[in-house]
Amino acid sequence: MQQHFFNLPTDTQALRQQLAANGVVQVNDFLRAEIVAQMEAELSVLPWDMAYIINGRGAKKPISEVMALSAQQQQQLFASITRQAAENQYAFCYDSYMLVTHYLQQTNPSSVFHHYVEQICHPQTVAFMRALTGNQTIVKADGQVSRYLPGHFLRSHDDNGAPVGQVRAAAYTIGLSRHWQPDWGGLLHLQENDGRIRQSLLPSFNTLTVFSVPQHHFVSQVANYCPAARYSIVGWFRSDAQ
Ligand SMILES: O=C(O)CCC(=O)C(=O)O
Ligand SMILES: [Fe+2]
Repeated sequence: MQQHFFNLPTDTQALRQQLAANGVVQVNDFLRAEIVAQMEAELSVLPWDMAYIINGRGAKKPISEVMALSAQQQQQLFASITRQAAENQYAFCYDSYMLVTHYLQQTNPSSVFHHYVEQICHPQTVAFMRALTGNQTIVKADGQVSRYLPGHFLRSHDDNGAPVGQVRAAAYTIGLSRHWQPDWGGLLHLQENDGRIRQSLLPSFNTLTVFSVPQHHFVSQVANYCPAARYSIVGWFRSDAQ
């Protein structure tokens, strides 16, 4: 069966050259219109987890549990996350829906996000990833849906910290929020090794961004006046069978 989620560019040569030269490349209108519409309809009802670093370790808390905390308890939790973010180089706080985990658990087999996992790992999609990167070892991709609300952030890192056994060939994002404004924060900043910003990218709606890893980058904190949530799919093209 053909993959039916993505508008895969057939001419990948210029895109591959851009990725090789700049460490990043973008493809507009990546998801087919009816697929991205289904995703938009499901975003608000996903069983999100709040993902964050606390006491130097990654943690996840179902959003239902966060909501069950009192306003004061929620403030205390967020205050301790941001205090540690000030002290430590690496820190983050955003909401996450782990696509492969939910796929394997069959949480919602009729969800567009369930089918996404099969479609992003489809042989035709993998062939596109290989053509785009020139990396023939890629066998699949993983992913999570992320939601950045006002105050959420992802400090600088280089994507080198894959769990044991996972091999990340390139990082990718697909923006799922319409009409994002640059002064809302939530920009993806790609950095030089010395920390200077090389390029800043809007989380543009239905744009695939592929960037080489390891490469330093961060997502700037979403402004507290931002009227929208920053939704995207983020993950890696992978070269391991895990
Ligand atoms: O959301 C983004 O634009 C980038 C996310 C990212 O860098 C990550 O999840 O490692
Ligand atoms: Fe990253």
